Amino acid sequence: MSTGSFTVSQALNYRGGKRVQPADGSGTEEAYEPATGRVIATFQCSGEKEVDLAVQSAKAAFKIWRKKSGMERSRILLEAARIIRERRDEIATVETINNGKSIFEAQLDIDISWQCLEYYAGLAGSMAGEHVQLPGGSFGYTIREPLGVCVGIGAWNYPFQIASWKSAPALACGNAMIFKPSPFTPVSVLLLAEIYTEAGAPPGLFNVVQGGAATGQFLCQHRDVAKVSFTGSVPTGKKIMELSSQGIKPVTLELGGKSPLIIFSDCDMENAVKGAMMANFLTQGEVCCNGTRVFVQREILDKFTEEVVKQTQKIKIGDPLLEDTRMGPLINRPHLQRVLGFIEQAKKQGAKVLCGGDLYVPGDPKLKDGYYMKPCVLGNCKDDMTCVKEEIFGPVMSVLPFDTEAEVLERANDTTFGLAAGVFTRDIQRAHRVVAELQAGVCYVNNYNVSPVELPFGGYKMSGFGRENGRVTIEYYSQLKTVCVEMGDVESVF
Ligand SMILES: NC(=O)c1ccc[n+]([C@@H]2O[C@H](COP(=O)([O-])OP(=O)(O)OC[C@H]3O[C@@H](n4cnc5c(N)ncnc54)[C@H](O)[C@@H]3O)[C@@H](O)[C@H]2O)c1
Ligand SMILES: NCCCC=O
Repeated sequence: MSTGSFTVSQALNYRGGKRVQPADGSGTEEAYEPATGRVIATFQCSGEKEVDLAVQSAKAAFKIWRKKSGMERSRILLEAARIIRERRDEIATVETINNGKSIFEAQLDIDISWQCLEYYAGLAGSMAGEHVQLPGGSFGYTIREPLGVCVGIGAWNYPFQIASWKSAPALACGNAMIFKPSPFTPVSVLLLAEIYTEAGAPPGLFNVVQGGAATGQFLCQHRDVAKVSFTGSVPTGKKIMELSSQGIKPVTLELGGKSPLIIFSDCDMENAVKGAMMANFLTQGEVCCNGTRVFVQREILDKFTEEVVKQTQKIKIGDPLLEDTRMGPLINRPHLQRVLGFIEQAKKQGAKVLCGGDLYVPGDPKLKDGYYMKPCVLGNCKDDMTCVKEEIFGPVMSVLPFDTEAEVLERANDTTFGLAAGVFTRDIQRAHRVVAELQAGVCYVNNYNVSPVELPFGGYKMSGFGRENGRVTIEYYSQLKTVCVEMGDVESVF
């Protein structure tokens, strides 16, 4: 498939094991191919009735699924993982067309997705409670039980991967799920839904409803929804938490960030530069955990900056479906304008554009209406500049000099966010000392933005709470039942 040729004619909701048109709607939305600016899909946002039908469908599947043993669930998840792996290139192509990220990256995202399903398939068979001996031969035990119908609400930067990170642990624990993708990226999650069905999941176990805020609200407010797992911005996260609190529903919030990356003068310079590139320019910089505040120890500031600028200028921008492209278009025109606006503001506040930061027009005429920009490195940055304080969610790196460890830690933590952080140093003691002080849910030592599914991912402070991936996520998709068994007579106090 080539850029400029893909359109979606099939229904984009998924309910009861098949694609369906929504039963009601609250307006229509268009989804774009960011590489060309073409509309690739028009769809109705699901209304209250459609949301309710999806919940009923999930409830019916939950009744079957919760009775299955962990090993039975595991087999279905493993089969789904196998199919994703087999269809990796096709899924990655759809992801690239709808999101704009390079095909090279999209393929890695799909790999992380099937690995996530495999990981939770591996845990499904060994989920268990504990047995506790009590006096007189009495005993207690705990049972780890599913929550019921869980809702996943996703952002647009990792559409297939976010749906996998939420659904794999949810289904492994015995829940059913309704997923609402971002209206900007409604397409690829349907492939996941079809794959779960093909792998043997009961119809209704994984459903998709399309829409924006209104549809999301219907989901959060539905009385039969037991949990909401949300990935998106802080302002929306607050609303989700508020809505969910009305029904005392547990929430997982995976929110934004403005993460620090600290580069000490004793680092391996080549790796530190690569790390800074990884921390800023994956998916056009539209990554929640990006290390966009790059603190560089003053002794190596010039050398580091020179090298990072050189490498940034070499990034191949263009048609994201070409194998050698490393940066595609941003998600849409308003977002592109917003990112460019941050750069204009940074200049006004005294930052210096060391490279990029302006529109990019690829030579290929079919890409002329796409949303491309040149990745940007900003020098002369100060901690109080907007570009250093706010999440830009675009390819913009701010470089900030520092002198001492104590000083940089103070500055790195001086933010309301706390998603990720990184440190580059050859001094192992310092690495661990710094990590111990960083207020962030995910810390990288001598690397950045790798996502092994075995490791928990999630934020501190306003970047959210709850975790995705890793063993601990089982806790967020299950509840513990305590059973107390009396082996003697009742000793009544009355
Ligand atoms: N921490 C993480 O794991 C992670 C991962 C990816 C993205 N993000 C964050 O996501 C943001 C970018 O994504 P976005 O622009 O799609 O975020 P967003 O908050 O605008 O939207 C996220 C999702 O919430 C839905 N939504 C919007 N208003 C809602 C409401 N009132 N009730 C229910 N649902 C509602 C949207 O339709 C979308 O599906 C960035 O801040 C980024 O850092 C975080
Ligand atoms: N690779 C996972 C990144 C999630 C945040 O946007």
